[in-house]
Amino acid sequence: MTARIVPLAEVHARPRTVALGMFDGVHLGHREVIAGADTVLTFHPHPTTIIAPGRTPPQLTTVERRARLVGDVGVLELVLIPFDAHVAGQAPAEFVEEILVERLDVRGVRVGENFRFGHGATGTPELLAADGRFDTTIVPLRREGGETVSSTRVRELVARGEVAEAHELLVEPFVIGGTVEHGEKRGREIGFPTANLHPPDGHALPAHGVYACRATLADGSRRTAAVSIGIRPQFESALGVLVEAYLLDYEGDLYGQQLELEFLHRLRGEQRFDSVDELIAQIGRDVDDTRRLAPV
Ligand SMILES: Cc1cc2nc3c(=O)[nH]c(=O)nc-3n(C[C@H](O)[C@H](O)[C@H](O)COP(=O)(O)O)c2cc1C
Ligand SMILES: Nc1ncnc2c1ncn2[C@@H]1O[C@H](COP(=O)(O)OP(=O)(O)O)[C@@H](O)[C@H]1O
Repeated sequence: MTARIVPLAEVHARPRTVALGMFDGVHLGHREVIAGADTVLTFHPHPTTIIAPGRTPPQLTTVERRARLVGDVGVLELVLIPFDAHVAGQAPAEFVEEILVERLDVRGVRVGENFRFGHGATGTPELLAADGRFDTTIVPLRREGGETVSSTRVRELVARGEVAEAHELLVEPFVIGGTVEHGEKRGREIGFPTANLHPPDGHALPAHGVYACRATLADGSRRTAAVSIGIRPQFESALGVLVEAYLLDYEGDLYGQQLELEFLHRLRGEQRFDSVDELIAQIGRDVDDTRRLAPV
């Protein structure tokens, strides 16, 4: 069940166990921090939008997806702290007093060992642990395949198109959701109509190429989908980078609908063929591969 998204200003104080962090992706390591907490407290928008504008890393998960993922592991509320000038300038002790103790009435706090907070990121897990008003659990960084699991590592996998490897660290597949927009109406002419998705601004995208995915439609139904991400070198297009999904065994109108894509396997890079017929033949093979790799 999805966790309730609550802005800090609307939260009610009650005895809580709170996990603190950004938790972008809700990966294996995050899940160890979150386990046993009833509340996740996170900063939104991302702190770098204030501290280092233009340097916000591409996001693996929207707030809505994070709420769903943390809800699935038992969290009831996802509390959002607007990371504004006030919070950015707050000393660690003030953050603890005002937000953790007064607003939230925390009894338990769970953080990863590299968590930092407060002005200049000077607040540490040890500082939390020294506070006798609540119990602090400091969770060691999870390692997998000899390396620390981190959002950065998952972003790198996604950026290289290694979505199956990202899936392993994320536990759930990497997902892009968005509204279906109008394209150039060429898809239906070549026999493969594609729903063109507009991903949220700042969201991570897999490397250009073709992927076997599972799609969830607005009504909750699921379809296998062959998805192309890129600039479509076969055709001159002014549309920039597109995320396009051909839904197998589907006919209907998706314009304006919300569509969610789970990326399961990378099939190939995007190509320019000698003829459109060759592109069509290749898309046919992509669709066969997709049916095998992403059954619903
Ligand atoms: C599975 C799949 C693979 C694709 N591979 C390529 C490709 O390698 N090169 C390319 O230029 N376009 C590729 N496309 C994009 C098509 O060219 C595009 O869907 C078509 O131009 C329709 O565009 P429209 O939705 O704007 O009408 C692929 C599309 C799909 C669904
Ligand atoms: N199997 C399908 N997969 C994807 N879209 C489909 C499918 N069947 C019908 N559609 C509809 O057709 C549209 C895509 O057709 P297309 O000719 O590629 O137009 P556009 O260029 O506007 O994307 C989708 O947005 C959707 O409304």
